[in-house]
Amino acid sequence: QFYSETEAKLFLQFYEQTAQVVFNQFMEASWNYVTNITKPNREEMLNKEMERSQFTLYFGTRARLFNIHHFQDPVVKRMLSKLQNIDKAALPKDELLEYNKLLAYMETAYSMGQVCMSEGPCVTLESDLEEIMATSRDEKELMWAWQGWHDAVGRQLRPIFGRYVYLSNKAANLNGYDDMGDMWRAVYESETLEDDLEDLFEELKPLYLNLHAYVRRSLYRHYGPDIIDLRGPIPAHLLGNMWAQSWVKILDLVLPYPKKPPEDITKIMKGQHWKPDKMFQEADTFFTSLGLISIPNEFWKNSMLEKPTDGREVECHASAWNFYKDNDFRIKKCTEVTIEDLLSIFHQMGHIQYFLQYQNHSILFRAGANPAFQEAIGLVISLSASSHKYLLNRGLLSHQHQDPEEEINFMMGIALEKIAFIPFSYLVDLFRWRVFDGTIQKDVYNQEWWNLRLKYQGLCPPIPRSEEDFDPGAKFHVSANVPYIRYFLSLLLQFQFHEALCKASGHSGPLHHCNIYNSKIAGDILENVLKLGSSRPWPEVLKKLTGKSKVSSKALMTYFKPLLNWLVNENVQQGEVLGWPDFTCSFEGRN
Ligand SMILES: O=C(CCC(O)(O)[C@H](Cc1ccccc1)NC(=O)c1ccccc1)N[C@@H](Cc1ccccc1)C(=O)O
Ligand SMILES: [Zn+2]
Repeated sequence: QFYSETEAKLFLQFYEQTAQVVFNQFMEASWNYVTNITKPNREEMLNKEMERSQFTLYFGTRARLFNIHHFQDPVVKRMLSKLQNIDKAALPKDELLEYNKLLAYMETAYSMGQVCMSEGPCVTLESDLEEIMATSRDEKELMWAWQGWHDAVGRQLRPIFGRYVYLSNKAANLNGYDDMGDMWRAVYESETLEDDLEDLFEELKPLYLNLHAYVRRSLYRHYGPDIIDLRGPIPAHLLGNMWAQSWVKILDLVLPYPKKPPEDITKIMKGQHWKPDKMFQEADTFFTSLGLISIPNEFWKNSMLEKPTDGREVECHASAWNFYKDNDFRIKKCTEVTIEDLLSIFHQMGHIQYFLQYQNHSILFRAGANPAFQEAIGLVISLSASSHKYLLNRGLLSHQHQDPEEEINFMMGIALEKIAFIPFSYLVDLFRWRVFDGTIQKDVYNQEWWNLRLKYQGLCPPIPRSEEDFDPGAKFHVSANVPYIRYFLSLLLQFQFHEALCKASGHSGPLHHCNIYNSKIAGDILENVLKLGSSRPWPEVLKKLTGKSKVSSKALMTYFKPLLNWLVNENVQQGEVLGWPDFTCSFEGRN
């Protein structure tokens, strides 16, 4: 029987009231688990997950009874269509329980992952192994850390990932999607998403290839011809990061003008006795300087801002939490006092600011305009926070480094974070979409992963890999079933937002000099976007902010134009080959 629009509105009100309670209980149980990984907490989390799924199933099946095509009110239509996707709750109960146990197992395998020395202590990812990957310049030590982590975690996921794919796809089918990749992509409400992404990647490729060639030359100078082939891919363990997704930690090896090294801000922070609390205060101050909402007191009481020292096992990968209950918003992060962590805190606080801004919306609209918007907010602020103007003003630099050579050094630092990230943030879901749609079968997961790592990032594994390994599983988001394309899109959006907010706040001069700190105009524009949550289609929200409704690489290219000119000139002078025509991964030079 057809239900009227009026009945739909009553139905949605009933959903509102009950959803807050169910969601809150689920979030509490999840939080208790990831901040204290024990068997009882895991059981409780699984129970609350089942309850939430029953709730979603109840409302989702009823929402499907409404024929929304006849409805007038666009808000009611949008709410009901969101309710109709019930994700994994569509699975039969026994398979849902199996799926939830699989997900918990994969995420916990990652969070508890560690590498043990032949005799003596074991080391964890955050922050022992990440510290080695960032600071060691000894190729053998880097290989030990890289292989240790990838073997320890990836190999645990290998035997069950196929089952995870099967159940994911079954859930997607039960929601009317071809496969889980199809369901993940649907959130962007665009038929041309995949083509648009490929076009954007092609536009950015020259920038990446020039950075790749330049960095390869620097690594060649340090590690020599046995390890680096100037016409080939770069071994993945030499780039300062476990996944080679950010190369900022090898800035010292690649600095364009080594006679003008940038100040070590981590050293300055430690010298000024910065503590994690102060780092979070710093980020909060930035948001309030824009006229945005300050984090509530509950945040300080309820968050986990440092890795516990009481022996508790925790999931260290940072995340922001909405408890759907009176101002209860938290961040879980194993904070270290470093400039990287300060910028990462801006990222997490961007999530919190979105929660704060849309908290009075219907629960169905308490999300980013799309997942990339959620990721981009904090990044936009951290672009300003990385500027010399801001750092000088906050006492984190002793003087403005503005001569042309220092400028290039500065932009290189930003490029090692942002440009290096382009291909990685693109390929992670390229891989998973193909796993979900069956293009990549489970007997070739690992070699297909490395085919993509070669094709898009120009990387090789440091040692030969086999199908006993499952290297994509060594990345948090793959083990935690978190989509990744949001980060590729947020990379572009952050520069579009930055350019628009800088313009609105009256900034003139190069985009990389802009710092929107204290700009109420910029804050006002941001507030109007964040308050909308996911209540309006994201192209409309993007147009409100930037005047354009499409994701574009233009602003990013503008920001890095001076550096690209320098890189092209440098690479031409060195006679670099762009790309990796010697495409085989050579492992000789290894005894
Ligand atoms: O994973 C993160 C940061 C964690 C997060 O804030 O994106 C977190 C990921 C997560 C963790 C557990 C469950 C789901 C997602 N996302 C959030 O905390 C979050 C996301 C959306 C809404 C609310 C909170 N960054 C990515 C990409 C990145 C971002 C920025 C700079 C560098 C790298 C990475 O490290 O590879
Ligand atoms: Zn995030």
